[in-house]
Amino acid sequence: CCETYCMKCRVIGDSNVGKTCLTYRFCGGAFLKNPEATIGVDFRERTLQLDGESIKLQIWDTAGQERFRKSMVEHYYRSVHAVIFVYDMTSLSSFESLPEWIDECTRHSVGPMVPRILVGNKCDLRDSREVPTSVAQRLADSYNFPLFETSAKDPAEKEHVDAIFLTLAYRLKSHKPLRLKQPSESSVRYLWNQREREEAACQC
Ligand SMILES: Nc1nc2c(ncn2[C@@H]2O[C@H](COP(=O)(O)OP(=O)(O)OP(=O)(O)O)[C@@H](O)[C@H]2O)c(=O)[nH]1
Repeated sequence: CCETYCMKCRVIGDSNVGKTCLTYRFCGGAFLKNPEATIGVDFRERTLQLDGESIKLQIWDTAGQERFRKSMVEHYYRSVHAVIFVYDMTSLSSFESLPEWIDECTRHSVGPMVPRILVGNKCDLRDSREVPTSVAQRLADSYNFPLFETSAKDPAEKEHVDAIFLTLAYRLKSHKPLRLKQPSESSVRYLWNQREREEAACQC
């Protein structure tokens, strides 16, 4: 049958922006009213079928709190295939932190070929919005990242939440190094790092 690719996506952003809730939603869960703060890293996964190929997205939800961030930073970025930067659109400070998160990602050798997406969460709290779409779009454009605004809470937004991860999966899939012509030994192929992906590209 088709080959299964396993891709690691990191979800990054300030504490309380809704990283855990978004991840949980995408992986089939209901909205979490009182999730515990993530300690270090937590992961969930969901397998998508795209054009006859099986893509297992392993979503690594990383703690936003500073005290966990310092000790875990090396692990956060190791072998990452895609990054989702999340801010809370009702919190200007979470939006203003984004350049720092993005710089940190770059400092840890996450190369330009790794797809990134910007997500404004909590759009259900319309009256409390502090980050206008136009401002977020300007930042997204300056980095050349797609921007999504959504809500992990509003059930009507579930499709938008899915769309974030689907966009990443398509970007990863269409990424040349992932189009392996050689069948891999195992039915699940982990493409762990940039070097491995570059080597894989050479086989194409
Ligand atoms: N109204 C609303 N609340 C949300 C939404 N997403 C998350 N929340 C709430 O925001 C709070 C923080 O959510 P988490 O998902 O734990 O945030 P986090 O970014 O994972 O936080 P850390 O684990 O500390 O990094 C919780 O009380 C959630 O119920 C949303 O879309 N709308």
